[in-house]
Amino acid sequence: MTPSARVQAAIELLDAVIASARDGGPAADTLIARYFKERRYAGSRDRRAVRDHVYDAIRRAADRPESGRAAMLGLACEHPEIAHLFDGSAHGPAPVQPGEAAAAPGIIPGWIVPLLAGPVEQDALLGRAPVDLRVNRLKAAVEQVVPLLPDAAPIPGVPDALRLPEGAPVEKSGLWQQGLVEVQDAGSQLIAAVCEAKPGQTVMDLCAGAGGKTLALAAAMQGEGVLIAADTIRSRLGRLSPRAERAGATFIQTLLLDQGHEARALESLHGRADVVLVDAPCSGTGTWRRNPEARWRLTQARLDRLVQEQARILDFAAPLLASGGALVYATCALTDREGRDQVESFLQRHDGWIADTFALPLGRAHGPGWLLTPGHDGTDGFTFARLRRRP
Ligand SMILES: C[S@@+](CC[C@H](N)C(=O)[O-])C[C@H]1O[C@@H](n2cnc3c(N)ncnc32)[C@H](O)[C@@H]1O
Repeated sequence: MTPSARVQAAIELLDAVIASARDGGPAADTLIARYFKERRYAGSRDRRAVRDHVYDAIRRAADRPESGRAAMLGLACEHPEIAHLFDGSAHGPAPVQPGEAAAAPGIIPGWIVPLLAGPVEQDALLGRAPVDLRVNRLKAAVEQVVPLLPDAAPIPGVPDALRLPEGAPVEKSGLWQQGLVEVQDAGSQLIAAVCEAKPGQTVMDLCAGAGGKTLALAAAMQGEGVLIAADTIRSRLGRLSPRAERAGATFIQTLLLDQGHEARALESLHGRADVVLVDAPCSGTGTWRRNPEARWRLTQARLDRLVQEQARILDFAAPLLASGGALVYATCALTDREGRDQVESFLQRHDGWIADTFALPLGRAHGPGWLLTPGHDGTDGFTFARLRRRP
């Protein structure tokens, strides 16, 4: 592909990303993979260059641009070498017309800025994310894995975590294929650690998705006890089984919940859990550095719906706890509505519940819970709290 054809390909992909963000379709990574599956003529250098254009244009625009061309023209405003490629050549983009619209630069959509938790360092939200690994204690000890990964550095305070540079191809390594390591942000690892799950306990991961944190809980439980991974989306839970097999965590039970009817399905488990993790659906504000186009998906109405859903999930989670058990609420969001305020309103609705105080190696106290941010902690952004009934 010529350099101009790469820019045109990025424009087409950005059109697809913009439409997908507007209509709730697949993520940019999925769209890019599909695009190149149908265009086998593109070599690996072409694919990398197009992908870089797409992500540079996404990162640069806080708000959803009107078109892929406007997004790329915005990038061209700061990169004359890209502007020159709007040359009308075969397979390349048409020359720029006088007064043509270019996407405005920005990091955070204006309406979200006042909603972010005060301490969040906004400039770091779109930084480059490293690749964090969790050594799977069901299969290996950190000391065994470290000599096999010369580029990996330990992450102080997160005992099973190792950090590799951005883009390290972990999933091609034998260590990953044999289940000795999992890719997991250090912040997610800390949340699983805060659950303090122990062998022999009954632990429920209520919003398990494909089981990232479930697998960390399984390792903490050393494969002993009852670990239930629940979610409302069958395909997500389906992705957990091969991962659990690879990790040697075959004791995990899955539970598919019916959206809106969860409380009834969970009734038989009331009062049984030592730990319930609610890793709630959220705005994903803390993971923008990995999914920068998530900024183009979020709307005020969607945020309102998420806040309501988080409260509803917390309310049907609370009765599951046995006496002395811990309800851990977490989101990868950095808005106070989804974090601090959500926990405070839970404590107001549920008489006799308290939030534990923490002394953790990463992060800061924020309201009744804890805050991790890319700028302060080098992790994805999270808010979490550990709640219990007062003894
Ligand atoms: C942040 S994701 C979970 C990520 C996962 N815990 C991990 O570490 O990989 C939130 C999950 O909540 C699920 N969810 C949404 N509404 C739910 C509900 N009412 N009950 C249970 N799970 C729900 C979503 O399908 C999604 O998989």
